[in-house]
Amino acid sequence: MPPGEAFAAVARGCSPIARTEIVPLRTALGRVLASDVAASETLPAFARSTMDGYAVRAADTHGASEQSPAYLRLVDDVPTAVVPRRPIGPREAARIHTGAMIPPGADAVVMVEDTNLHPVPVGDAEVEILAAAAPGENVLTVGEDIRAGACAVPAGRRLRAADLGGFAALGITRVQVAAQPRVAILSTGDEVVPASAAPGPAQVRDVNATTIAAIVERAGGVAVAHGIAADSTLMLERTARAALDDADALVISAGSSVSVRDLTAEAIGALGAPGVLVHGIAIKPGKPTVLARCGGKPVVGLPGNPASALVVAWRIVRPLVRVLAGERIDDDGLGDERELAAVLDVAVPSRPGREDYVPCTLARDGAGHLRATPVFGASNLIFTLVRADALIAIPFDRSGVAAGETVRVIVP
Ligand SMILES: Nc1nc2c(c(=O)[nH]1)N[C@H]1C(S)=C(S)[C@@H](COP(=O)(O)OP(=O)(O)OC[C@H]3O[C@@H](n4cnc5c(N)ncnc54)[C@H](O)[C@@H]3O)O[C@H]1N2
Ligand code: MOO
Repeated sequence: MPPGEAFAAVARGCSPIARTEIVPLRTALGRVLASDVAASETLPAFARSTMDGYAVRAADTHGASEQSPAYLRLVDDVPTAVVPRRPIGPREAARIHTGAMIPPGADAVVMVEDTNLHPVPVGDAEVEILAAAAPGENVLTVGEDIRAGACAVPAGRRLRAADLGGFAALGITRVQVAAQPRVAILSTGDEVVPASAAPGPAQVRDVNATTIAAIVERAGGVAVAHGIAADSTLMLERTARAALDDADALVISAGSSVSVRDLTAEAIGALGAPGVLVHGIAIKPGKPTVLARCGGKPVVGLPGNPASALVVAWRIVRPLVRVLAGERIDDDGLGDERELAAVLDVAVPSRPGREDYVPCTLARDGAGHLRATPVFGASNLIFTLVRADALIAIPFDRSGVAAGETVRVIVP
């Protein structure tokens, strides 16, 4: 099954978690907004100048040019943070500063570069206008940014700097966001020992618990470590059940392939209905992946090979965390801000009917184009990915990519 379909099959039946919390803007970056937030005010609240210059009645500048300037009487100076003292009458102008309130009567601002100021011997100075202004020119009108009652930021938005700025502009300093999905992480395998331990002969340190937790946390979830379960269906099932009870999703690594000691699918199947939905997805690396829904919660069995586990965690677990947080994402789980386009240096083979992710390094060439150079290495080796900057994504229907082609690269 293509990874996009496999993801959709699991994601479809998973409801976003209902828990929410109210957080200050300072910690809201990257959180998912729980419900639509309406603008509490109209912005700008007052008409203001976008330029340093002179506030005028546009009609008084009609036809003005360097050859035939218009002459207006300077009657006021409007700094920022001050309400203008007097309106602007016909053939009058007020000096105004960027961000200052437009005086009543004025409907345009002529920028200072298009004017000359002439002090006159008696009375007010005279402003020489060298360019005609259209009504509204260099003026921000009331409500041009947002109107009170309009949706300021929609539910399901992963909050970015701009969204937080919008809240600040409205004086909204606390927002209601989805609680961070809790994702339990469980490693399996008699040969796997904690990263802090010294492996015995024929043993390896647990790499996957760390990489999966990092993917979960980058996606906005909380990784809940459950250690390493031994290779026994009973033990695995018991540990997995306890882990899932205490979380919104469960990710198990290893034991997902076809050997007699690959117990993950069986253990997952016992955790609740409907159980295993997909066993094996058309992705390289990472084919022996198990996807399940148990009692409404997603459960993923990742391949044990560290590079494979990391790639599938990025491809499947990351968008699942986003769905659980209520973020609106594409049905196939793709569509990520950390995707780039790069020109491939050398041809990369691939089998059609499989989504391939090939580690690569990235560099800019003399013309400033991003170039991807594949790093070939086995998927059981974590340093294959440590040495890479990104993964070249070869789409499902392609049989390889030629040198010089533009490819999509992802940064997991
Ligand atoms: N006859 C076949 N054998 C295998 C196939 C196949 O289709 N037919 N698929 C291969 C592929 S591809 C992969 S990927 C692996 C997936 O196997 P499992 O998910 O069952 O994982 P294990 O066999 O338990 O482990 C694989 C490898 O990874 C090491 N490992 C496991 N957990 C961790 C961990 N937490 N941290 C670091 N390394 C870990 C484990 O020691 C093994 O070396 O199956 C192939 N075989
Ligand atoms: O699918 Mo395995 O994950 O290719 O190494």
